Amino acid sequence: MDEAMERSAAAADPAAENRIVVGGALIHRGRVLAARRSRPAEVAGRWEFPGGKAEPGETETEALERELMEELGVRARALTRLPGAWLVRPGLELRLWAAELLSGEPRPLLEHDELRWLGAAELADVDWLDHDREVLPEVARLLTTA
Ligand SMILES: Nc1nc2c([nH]c(=O)n2[C@H]2C[C@H](O)[C@@H](COP(=O)(O)OP(=O)(O)OP(=O)(O)O)O2)c(=O)[nH]1
Repeated sequence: MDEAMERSAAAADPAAENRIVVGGALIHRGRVLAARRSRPAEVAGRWEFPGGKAEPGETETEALERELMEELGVRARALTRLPGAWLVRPGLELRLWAAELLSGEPRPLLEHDELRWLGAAELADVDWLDHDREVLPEVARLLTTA
């Protein structure tokens, strides 16, 4: 589906009440970026795929690419949606995507206090948020087949 169709499909769906938060498994040279949250307290110290809430009218890919620029200072391109969707709290649904780094060196500008590039064999080395942990087998597959 192209982006215009994606936008109008979302607008036409009366069940689309949830706000979407998009996280990106940012892949570069066979490794994926893990980011440690510095806030809020409930998730501080846990590792995630950086991202954030889609603004009204924004597609998931637009939201992800904007958030990766804001949070990490990099240009990235969303590639493919990873399987799964999770209700983080009522009205907020998490979706995860694979993305590729186009330019820039990620820096923890806003919500994170540490970043790490992990290879497929290192994915279990950090304390991921529970939902993110569920997509690690798929991320490992992407890293080893890329
Ligand atoms: N960004 C992101 N959030 C995640 C992931 N996994 C996970 O459970 N969450 C949870 C943590 C937060 O409670 C919730 C909302 O994400 P967020 O904290 O990035 O969104 P936000 O409120 O900062 O959004 P914003 O207003 O700054 O745009 O989703 C993930 O991989 N990435």
